[in-house]
Amino acid sequence: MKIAIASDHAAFDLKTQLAQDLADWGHEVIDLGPDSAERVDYPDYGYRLADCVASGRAQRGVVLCGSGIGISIAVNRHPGARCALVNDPYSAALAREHNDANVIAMGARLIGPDMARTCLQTFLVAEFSGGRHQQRVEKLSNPPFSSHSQEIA
Ligand SMILES: O=C(CO)[C@H](O)[C@H](O)[C@H](O)COP(=O)(O)O
Repeated sequence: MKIAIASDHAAFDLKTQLAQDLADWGHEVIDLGPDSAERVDYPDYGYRLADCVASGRAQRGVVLCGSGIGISIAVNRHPGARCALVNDPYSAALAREHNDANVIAMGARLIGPDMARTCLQTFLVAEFSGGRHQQRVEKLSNPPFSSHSQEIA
């Protein structure tokens, strides 16, 4: 599978480790940065990854920051991305089975590398269940707001 990965400075080390894990598991990895642990702004990397996945250049995405919160919000600003912030394997499975998430977010300051690896493995093997979840996921693609009313004051 083609998998894109991006982070901010707080998760640079975890990104490096998970990118290596993905390659070891036989995936093609698109590392969208950053290239060092120098301080950066997570929206820049979240937007970059969302565009990569939504355009089809990658089939799945992995985003990481200190908590996972900021970069997951950034990814979900893209209408073609469904990003789930998960820090445990059960949530990682549900993100695929119920939500058909195409991007997983994790917090490098909240979980260790072993748990992050387990969550990622679970996310990649789990499949969307469809059925009753299908129309819910479709509704996520069609929110009943105009783009104007989505602006946060
Ligand atoms: O977005 C976050 C919080 O929701 C992430 O944890 C960031 O990595 C964090 O805000 C970065 O903080 P820092 O003090 O600039 O390292």
